[in-house]
Amino acid sequence: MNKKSILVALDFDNKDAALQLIDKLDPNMCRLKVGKEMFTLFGPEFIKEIHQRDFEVFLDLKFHDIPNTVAKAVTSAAELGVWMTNVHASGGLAMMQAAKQALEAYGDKAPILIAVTVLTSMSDDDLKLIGIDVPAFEHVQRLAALTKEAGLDGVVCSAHEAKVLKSKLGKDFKLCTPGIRPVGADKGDQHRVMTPPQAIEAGSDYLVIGRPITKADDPLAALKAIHESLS
Ligand SMILES: O=C(O)c1cc(=O)[nH]c(=O)n1[C@@H]1O[C@H](COP(=O)(O)O)[C@@H](O)[C@H]1O
Repeated sequence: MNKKSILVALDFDNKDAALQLIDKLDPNMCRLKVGKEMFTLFGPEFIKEIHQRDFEVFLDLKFHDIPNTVAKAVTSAAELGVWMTNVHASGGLAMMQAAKQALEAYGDKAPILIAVTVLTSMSDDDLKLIGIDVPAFEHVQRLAALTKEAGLDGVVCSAHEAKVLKSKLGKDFKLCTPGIRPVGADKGDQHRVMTPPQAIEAGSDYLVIGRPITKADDPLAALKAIHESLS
């Protein structure tokens, strides 16, 4: 497994605290995920500061809007030079196709484009409450197949779905899995979790890991321990 397949989720409300953490990490051992909280607070400037430190960025803004708006949003992400970005698969086929098409102009400089299937914080009961009467496991497969049909590079899913998605959608279809918890780590608000070795064994390509690294007393040691558990 490529060491940079670990994507450290930066969920901070304070830029200095985030930069202090980043300066403890190694760009050869991980990539960084910037989500809605930090991007809303600190904007594109923050992405540039991360790039100056040689880290690649997964811009996790989970776009979900009409096709034209999402196409413009992923274009803006490409202009920022991020390594990967994402949309919600439930935004539909036309929306995902528009996003993919908008990135064609960037050739091999285009960010990897993936789609969120069912959030790892959602249980089957949560899905029922929004009118989806099939289990998460089934709904994820439906949305992942739609994502592939739209020509995207992969999906965000829980590692519990990785095995079936790899076998149905092929090895080149990337699986990015949050909800990763090393043995003994607190689950927090995540429902569908797996350990790093279990997730890789199941077929995950990228592991999104936040609090088990960012809240550790020694984040680099926590990152290294995860790498060791995978070697
Ligand atoms: O797209 C994501 O990254 C994502 C999708 C999902 O289904 N579940 C999920 O937890 N995430 C993100 O993954 C990160 C997980 O962080 P921790 O729970 O602290 O490891 C957070 O930044 C979430 O926003």
